[in-house]
Amino acid sequence: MKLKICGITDKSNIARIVNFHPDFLGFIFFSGSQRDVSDRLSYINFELIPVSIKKVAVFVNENTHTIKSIVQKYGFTHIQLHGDESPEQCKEVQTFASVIKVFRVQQTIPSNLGDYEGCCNYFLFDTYGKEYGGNGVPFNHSVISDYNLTTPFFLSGGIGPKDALYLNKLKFPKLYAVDVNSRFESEPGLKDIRKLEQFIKQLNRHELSTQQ
Ligand SMILES: O=C(O)c1ccccc1NCC(=O)[C@H](O)[C@H](O)COP(=O)(O)O
Repeated sequence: MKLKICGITDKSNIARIVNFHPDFLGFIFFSGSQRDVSDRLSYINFELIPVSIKKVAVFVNENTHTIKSIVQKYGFTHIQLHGDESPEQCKEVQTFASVIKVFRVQQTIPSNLGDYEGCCNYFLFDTYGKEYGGNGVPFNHSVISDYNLTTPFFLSGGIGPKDALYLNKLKFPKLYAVDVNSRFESEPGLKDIRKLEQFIKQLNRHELSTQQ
């Protein structure tokens, strides 16, 4: 299972996180988030991040022109669309980056997922909450048993340092990666290295994932 660490904001924190070789690192471009990096970009040294770690830019209801200019300027390979973006916008964005489309789960997985097949590289299931993301609250994963589409997905929402053994046992055929954020923080945007270390030691990251 692959690993995405999301909501990174701090240069020296990044330098330590890359030592764990996560598969994806997520940076938030949304003014409504405590983890927004839009005003800190000159301070973040993206060159510290090896090319083997995919850089994900996370947006909420942003226009495609702005997304494209950020991708090109900072070399993001993946775009996470965390708002109410349409399949049409996913298709536009897919012309210049891989697309991770987020669905915020309430009681069930959304009924319109099929509309997004073919225009997204991945889905990401997060918990519906007060904020668009980073709420730190899990949803009931049993609702994913109903998932019968072909797009691989990231599992997110309130995943914490003690969850690795539980995650290792999940048997969802299209589960591609797990995404962690606020439950590994000492403050918003600052990851606690010890918590990450504990989790990563236990997470089975070498099992074959459904898609490269
Ligand atoms: O983290 C944020 O502040 C955020 C704000 C707005 C949109 C997305 C955001 N985070 C994106 C993520 O992928 C998070 O990792 C995901 O929501 C899970 O967060 P958490 O429940 O804290 O693990």
